[in-house]
Amino acid sequence: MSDKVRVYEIADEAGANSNEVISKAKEMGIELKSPQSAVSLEQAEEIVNYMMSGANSKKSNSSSKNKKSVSHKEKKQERPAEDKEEKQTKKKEEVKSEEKTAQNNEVKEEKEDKSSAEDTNKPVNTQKTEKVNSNNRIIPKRRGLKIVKKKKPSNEHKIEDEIKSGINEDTSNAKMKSLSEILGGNNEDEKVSTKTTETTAAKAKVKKEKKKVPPKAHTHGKKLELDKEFADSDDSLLGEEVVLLDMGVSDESKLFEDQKNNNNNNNSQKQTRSSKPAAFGNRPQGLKRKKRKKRIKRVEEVKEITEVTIPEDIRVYEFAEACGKSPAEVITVLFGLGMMVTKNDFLKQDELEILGEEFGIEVTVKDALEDANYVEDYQEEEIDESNFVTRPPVVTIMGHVDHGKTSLLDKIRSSKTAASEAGGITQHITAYTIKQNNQKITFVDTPGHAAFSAMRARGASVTDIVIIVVAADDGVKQQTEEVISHAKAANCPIIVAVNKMDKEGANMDMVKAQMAERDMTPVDWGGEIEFIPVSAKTGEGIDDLLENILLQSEILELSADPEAKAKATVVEASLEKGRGPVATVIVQNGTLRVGDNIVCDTTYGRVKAITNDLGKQVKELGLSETGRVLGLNEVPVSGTIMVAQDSDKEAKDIATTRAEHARAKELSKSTKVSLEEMSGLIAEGKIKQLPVILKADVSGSLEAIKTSLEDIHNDEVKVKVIHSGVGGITESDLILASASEGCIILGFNVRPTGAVKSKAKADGITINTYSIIYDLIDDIKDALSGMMSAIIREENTGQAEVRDTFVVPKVGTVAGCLVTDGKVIRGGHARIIRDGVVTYTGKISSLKRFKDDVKEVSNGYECGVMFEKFNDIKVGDFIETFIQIEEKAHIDD
Ligand SMILES: Nc1nc2c(ncn2[C@@H]2O[C@H](COP(=O)(O)OP(=O)(O)OP(=O)(O)O)[C@@H](O)[C@H]2O)c(=O)[nH]1
Repeated sequence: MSDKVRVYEIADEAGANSNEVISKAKEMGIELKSPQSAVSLEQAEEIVNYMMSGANSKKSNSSSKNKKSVSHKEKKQERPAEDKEEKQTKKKEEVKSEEKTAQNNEVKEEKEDKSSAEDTNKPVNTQKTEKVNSNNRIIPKRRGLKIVKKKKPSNEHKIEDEIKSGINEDTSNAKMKSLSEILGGNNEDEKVSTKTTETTAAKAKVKKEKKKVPPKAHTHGKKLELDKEFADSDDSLLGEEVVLLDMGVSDESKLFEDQKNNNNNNNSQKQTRSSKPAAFGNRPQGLKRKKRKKRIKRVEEVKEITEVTIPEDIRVYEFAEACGKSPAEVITVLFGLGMMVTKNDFLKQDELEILGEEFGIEVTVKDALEDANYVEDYQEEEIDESNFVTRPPVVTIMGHVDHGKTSLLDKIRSSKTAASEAGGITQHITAYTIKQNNQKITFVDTPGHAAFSAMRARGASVTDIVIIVVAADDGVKQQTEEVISHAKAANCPIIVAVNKMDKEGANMDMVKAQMAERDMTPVDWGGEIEFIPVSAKTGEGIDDLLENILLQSEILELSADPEAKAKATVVEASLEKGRGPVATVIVQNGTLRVGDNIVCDTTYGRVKAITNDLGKQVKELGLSETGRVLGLNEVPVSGTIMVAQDSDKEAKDIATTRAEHARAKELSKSTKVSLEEMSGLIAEGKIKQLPVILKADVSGSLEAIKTSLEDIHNDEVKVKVIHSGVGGITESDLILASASEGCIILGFNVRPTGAVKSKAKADGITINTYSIIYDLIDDIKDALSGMMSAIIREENTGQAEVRDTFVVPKVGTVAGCLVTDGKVIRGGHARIIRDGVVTYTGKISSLKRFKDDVKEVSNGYECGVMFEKFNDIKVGDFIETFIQIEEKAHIDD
């Protein structure tokens, strides 16, 4: 027996201390001196058994050999004979050991109680059954493998010898018996101990096996059948099954990845090493991936951007992003050029150009409406001059208020419309067509010259000829001058209709002269402008006017293609109850028919019905004709162009795109405006605003009023239209008004209903309604004027010359004066003028005539004057007294 087990190891195995082991061993007849003392493996086993079960294996063994239940004494007598037989099959060492144990047991027997003796009498057939104690209980956890851990190669041979020598009756399984089995312990113990033992040769074996059998992903605690491998192996020490450690799914997969990445897979040691970090987390691999990603990103960053296509409205940070720069870089470049921007600011065209040059990037500004420029597309496609025919002129009448525009339009219409057709003549109509000498003329009534220009600003140059009405008795007025500018800007031929010629005070020459002063020289005075004397009252000169219009039209050679798809201009639009959005249009090219798919900027639809200027339903509108069109989905803005499309989808797509763009623009504008306003407020000190909500019956009037209102401003006050719309005044308008302080609601040709009126009263919201634009404008001007600071005016009262000065001790200098102009007063302000220069302005503290205090001294009288806190008065100075008068400021001042 070369393999020795030390006492402390036995103690460890038995879960006791070394002293207990020594004493138990002593009981068994084995003399042990210290924890370092060693015994044979078998003895160690017996001691452990004895300690744990109280049974002496020596006795059990002997009883098993007898294979019958006999008394101890009998057993003792029979033993020598049995020993002889057994010697042939057992090793010498074991026999010796058994004999020793038997002797020990005999000594012990006398001390042991009866029950103990009975227990040992139970038959035990195999060595395996030694694991069962006298009470048939499974021996609690045994850690036999700990001893195996200490196994030396010689021990293995010893075991093999044991197996070969046939100690185990089950010879077929002999090779597969584990060391534990041989030493004692059940299968359960083996499994448990196999799991918990990690540093033995057996573990190395397991790892070796791991490599041989490629593990599959997601196998937890997989059992590997090792019988086959171990059957032929000399190292079959682990029993029948080995339970792999459950390393978790991720760990396993990590292990496999590592294995894949490991070029030297055949090296089991390396594999074991590599499995460790993988088993303890994903970090190494995760980092690797991150690094790789970063590298790719860097490559992208390095990629130089040489050209960008950007939308029209782009903020600093958006531009920076598009160019692969940081907002700070963009801001720095602009700052270097004296342009202060923040990252949220929109970049202007010139700023974009500068930045493009600076960064060496070609900047292309993309037109967001590229695919929805339906007007441009129409012009490119639909113009076919071969189909051109002469078209009627479109005439706009403008002039100063009350000079007779409406009267003239009405007169022309009534006189040139057949009585039978005049059914709808009384209704307000924005545009109509008349016939003069069988030639058509279309007249447009714009709500004012502002609206005319607003329409033009939107690209609607619907007017061919402008007629400026000037009342012969009133001459050129402020608005006449404005009209002249607008008409000239429109670059269309102008005809001056000198109206009210029937009136007594009518003076044609005066009008001509005033107009000539404004670069509107009459033809008969050598200029180019035709002056036609007319009377809207009597109808005088109307024919002459119409003839002139036709003449001008001829010169203009107006022509268009009646066969083309329709293109028309909206001159007015409104929402009508039961009819929906209604647009008054003038056809500029082609023919507009019922059923046409139409697009009108952000609105679209299908023409449901057309009513002409006489209120009659018609199927179509020809060149320069005017009518009211039903079928749009929303109320269009006046001045927008309506174009017929091939399909409803096309119309819808264009309108939707344009609506989205308009919304986006509005949003960007609102940010922009608020920023500008902010800086404006800072620059201007504190500007006062009059917030208004504007509602009108038709879009034409709405636009005109809005433009006019926004024009009223000065450095101190301005109007802010927070909302405008076509339609009546509603409760939502009140909500909006109450949300902004001091807001008033303005209605033009619309009135609030009773409920809205009373709610407005309750909420303290002012609603002003008008039917004349100028009244509205004047009211707003007054309101704004009220918001303006009062004007302080100085009014001189008189002047006195200083003739002498007297110094009164402790009082000051008294100036002896002679009043030379007006009255010198006390209590007001006074200034001292020396050599024509104001040297002091202050207050007079005392004004005396001789010794009496007086309030004022008139021209020609002498007086004594003293100033508050000023004594440096000299002979020859002039004293001027004045009062300050506060005057209400007016916006027009
Ligand atoms: N005697 C005379 N009166 C006229 C003539 N034309 C217009 N009037 C009167 O002048 C006043 C104003 O006429 P309107 O046609 O309303 O003038 P307007 O330029 O259209 O005025 P607004 O629409 O407010 O800009 C009315 O009382 C008309 O009766 C005319 O030729 N002769």
